[in-house]
Amino acid sequence: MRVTIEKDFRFEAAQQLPGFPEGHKCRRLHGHSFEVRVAIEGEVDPATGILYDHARISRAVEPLLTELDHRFLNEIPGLENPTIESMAHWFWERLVPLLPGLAQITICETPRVRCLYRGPTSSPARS
Ligand SMILES: Nc1nc2c(c(=O)[nH]1)N=C([C@H](O)[C@H](O)COP(=O)(O)OP(=O)(O)OP(=O)(O)O)CN2
Ligand SMILES: [Zn+2]
Repeated sequence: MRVTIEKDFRFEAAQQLPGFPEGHKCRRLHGHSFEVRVAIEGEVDPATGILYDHARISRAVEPLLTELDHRFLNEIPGLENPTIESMAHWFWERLVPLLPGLAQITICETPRVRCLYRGPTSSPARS
């Protein structure tokens, strides 16, 4: 049986978006409560009844959240222009070696806007 497991995480951080026009509100220093949703796709192991323990997702994601939480994102290598698009890519690059079956990263910066990213495929998920 093929399934998708999703797990959600949150962090708070400050940003400025240098790609926006001079005088635009997004160039000013401001912050968001970001939500990160990590999706894993794969086959359920009939012996265990799970794809793999979703605690593994937390173990992979939490060090990244520690790196970003209550930081100025523009100072983080790779996030000099911290749009939700570049943040989704940043998380994908770091998680794809750790999480077999990584299928999608979603970054929400407000309750009504999010970026969904599916990067180059990882190895298949195994429990
Ligand atoms: N494609 C993107 N567009 C925008 C991004 C982004 O990362 N990718 N980011 C921003 C800013 O971070 C901005 O701070 C977002 O907040 P805001 O514009 O207030 O968002 P709202 O959902 O409240 O939308 P409004 O239409 O401005 O009310 C902007 N754009
Ligand atoms: Zn913003």
